[in-house]
Amino acid sequence: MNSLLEVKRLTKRFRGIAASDGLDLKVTRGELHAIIGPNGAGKSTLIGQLSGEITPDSGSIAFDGVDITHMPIHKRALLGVARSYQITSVFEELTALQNVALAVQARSGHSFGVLGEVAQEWKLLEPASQAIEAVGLSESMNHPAALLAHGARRQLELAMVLAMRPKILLLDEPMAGTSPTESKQIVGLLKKLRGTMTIVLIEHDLQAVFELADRISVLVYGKVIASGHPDEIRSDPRVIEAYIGEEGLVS
Ligand SMILES: Nc1ncnc2c1ncn2[C@@H]1O[C@H](COP(=O)(O)OP(=O)(O)OP(=O)(O)O)[C@@H](O)[C@H]1O
Repeated sequence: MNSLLEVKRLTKRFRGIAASDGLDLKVTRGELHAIIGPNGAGKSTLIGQLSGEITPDSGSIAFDGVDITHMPIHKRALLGVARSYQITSVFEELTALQNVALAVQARSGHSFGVLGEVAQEWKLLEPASQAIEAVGLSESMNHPAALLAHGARRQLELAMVLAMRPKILLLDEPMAGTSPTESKQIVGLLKKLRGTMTIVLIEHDLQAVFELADRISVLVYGKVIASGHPDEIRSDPRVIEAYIGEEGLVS
């Protein structure tokens, strides 16, 4: 198998609690790989270590053959690792389109420069409007970011990471806090994106996970207890056991 991401024996403790406990994970190039697990299993801690926000105590992370275990966030970004809410720099007074144009510019490694002028440039606006369209935000593209509703803001954040053309997209609960209509839009978008880039998805909405994932890894107490095709995961006794008392697996 052609692994784009390979995590070996990753360990991270918080005051004695092992949030990652010798965790092994392989993500194949081009797949949508979902990570599920009960509350507190260590999903966000894993994503944090993949993106570079959290430093592991031990173990290793290789991305595209490069050891990134201790690489800072911005260097990982240049290699093509992007996390959805990494883009916290939404400029409220600029339109959705202008914000995405700035993300396009960031991809090229330049600083933001003079915001107003830069965001008008066609070579930035063209790919920006494509990303806006891909996430279904075209109708609001000329609205200032400050006026966007919560769900539209999540779409904007997604458009901003897409515009950076990552090799791997790390998504931490992209459906959280969105309305049923907005969730559907995000599922639709992820279906479109599936196969065009490698995606690691953490999501509590198991229905969406089982609908979207090529493979699923199940995390319990900081360890991957099962990895496989959704059908294998659904019928795995260790997974069913782990979910007893939770909302139950999707049939
Ligand atoms: N910064 C921190 N300081 C102390 N403990 C932490 C910290 N971050 C995570 N933990 C602990 O590590 C464990 C794993 O947390 P994490 O948030 O990674 O789990 P999760 O699977 O993402 O949970 P949820 O599904 O509830 O979001 C939990 O016991 C949590 O309390």
